[in-house]
Amino acid sequence: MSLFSVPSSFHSSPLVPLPSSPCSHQVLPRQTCRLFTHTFLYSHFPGGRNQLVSLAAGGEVFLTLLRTPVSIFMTHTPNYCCDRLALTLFPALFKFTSRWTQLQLSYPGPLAMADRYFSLYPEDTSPLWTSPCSNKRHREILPAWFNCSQLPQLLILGPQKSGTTALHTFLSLHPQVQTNRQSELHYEEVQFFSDDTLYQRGIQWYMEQFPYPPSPSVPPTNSSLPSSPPPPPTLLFEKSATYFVHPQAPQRAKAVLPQAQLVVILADPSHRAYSWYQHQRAHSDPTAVRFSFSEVIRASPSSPPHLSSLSHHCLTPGHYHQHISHWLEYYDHSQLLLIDGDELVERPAAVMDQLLEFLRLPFHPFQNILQYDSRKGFYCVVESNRRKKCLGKSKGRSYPPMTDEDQQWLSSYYAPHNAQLKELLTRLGRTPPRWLI
Ligand SMILES: Nc1ncnc2c1ncn2[C@@H]1O[C@H](COP(=O)(O)OS(=O)(=O)O)[C@@H](OP(=O)(O)O)[C@H]1O
Repeated sequence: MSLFSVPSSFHSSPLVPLPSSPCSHQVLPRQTCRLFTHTFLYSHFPGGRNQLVSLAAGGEVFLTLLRTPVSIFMTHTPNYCCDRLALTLFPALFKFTSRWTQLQLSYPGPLAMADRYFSLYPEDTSPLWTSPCSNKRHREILPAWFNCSQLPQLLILGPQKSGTTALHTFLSLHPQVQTNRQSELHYEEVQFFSDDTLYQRGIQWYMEQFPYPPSPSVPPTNSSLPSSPPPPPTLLFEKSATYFVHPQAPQRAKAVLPQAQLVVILADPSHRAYSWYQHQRAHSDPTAVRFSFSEVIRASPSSPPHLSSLSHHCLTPGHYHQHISHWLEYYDHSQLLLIDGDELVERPAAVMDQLLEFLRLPFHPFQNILQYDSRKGFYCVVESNRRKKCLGKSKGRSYPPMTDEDQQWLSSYYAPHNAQLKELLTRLGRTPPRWLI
């Protein structure tokens, strides 16, 4: 698609002066589909009226129309009273086009034009939401309900079965941190950037998943008391373990949350694959129930489709270097924290300290709050009544250990991927997780 983008000078002045008009300014066409509004006086237009008209009569506007399959010109309907630019420009353009080309101009109506557009560009049927929050001018004209502080500043990306629920639970204990509301569909996960149906619901829906207002409420001021310090700002976060591998999630996330901080947990990919298989069995996935782990990991593209698909979903999230590299096409690596999955299991308080430092959040005594529970075999949260609250039955499941043969098979399967991960981590100056050394 080639959207018509007006030359920069085009934004700087309307076409004709309107001294007697009630509007002292005119609004020029928007630049492409982004919100882009300029209000300037006609007298400032470089080159004057002749220059503007020449753009339509054989100039840049005419050439754009000629050379691009779809040109979209946009203008402000509410400002139409003053927008003589469009009213003068387009008749001039159409007149010139009919006189000097054999193009047949017609008006098929908006729906027919939309059908034609999407038949030419089917990939555009999926929108890419862009947050208006990073642009000062856009923020100034946002509707009152659109509160930029209701968007998360941190995403825990996954991958699945790497310990994301533990990290989510522990981080939620920090007084300056809040997470999203529970979802009916995916429990604690929002999955906005990885679920195509949810993504279609738009940014407003995404924001509604987070508490509003996100900061702790300010107590009413009593002038006879010394003023209390303002409440600390709250960091909003969400974890959706499906983000890590989803092909469009990095681009979608970047467009809405360009400043977000990201966390990825690197658990040993063989253990992660085994845990994922056990998870599928526990959820009665018919293929996982029917085929053993050995059969699943050794499936080939010529295996029955449901088996090779399960195998693919089991193994490929462990191609860590590939997924991390994809995220780094959109985000700077300083925005990404990599956590060692083994450390999270064995020394969760140290991992939480590391996370707080990355997020520049004040210290929280995780050392006292997280305690090992021998029955669960994992660290659990110590509640105010001194009882330990462990994660649910589906996290830290008991199942037979992986066989040595499967472990060896997976070690050689992941060896080239792990070597690439090591290279990537070295390039980024990161310490590799223990299982990779
Ligand atoms: N403290 C604590 N308690 C329980 N479980 C813990 C903990 N820390 C890490 N883990 C490991 O987390 C594994 C589940 O990973 P996820 O939470 O990412 O799974 S999910 O993708 O959200 O389903 C889970 O996998 P399984 O052992 O296979 O159940 C655990 O190995």
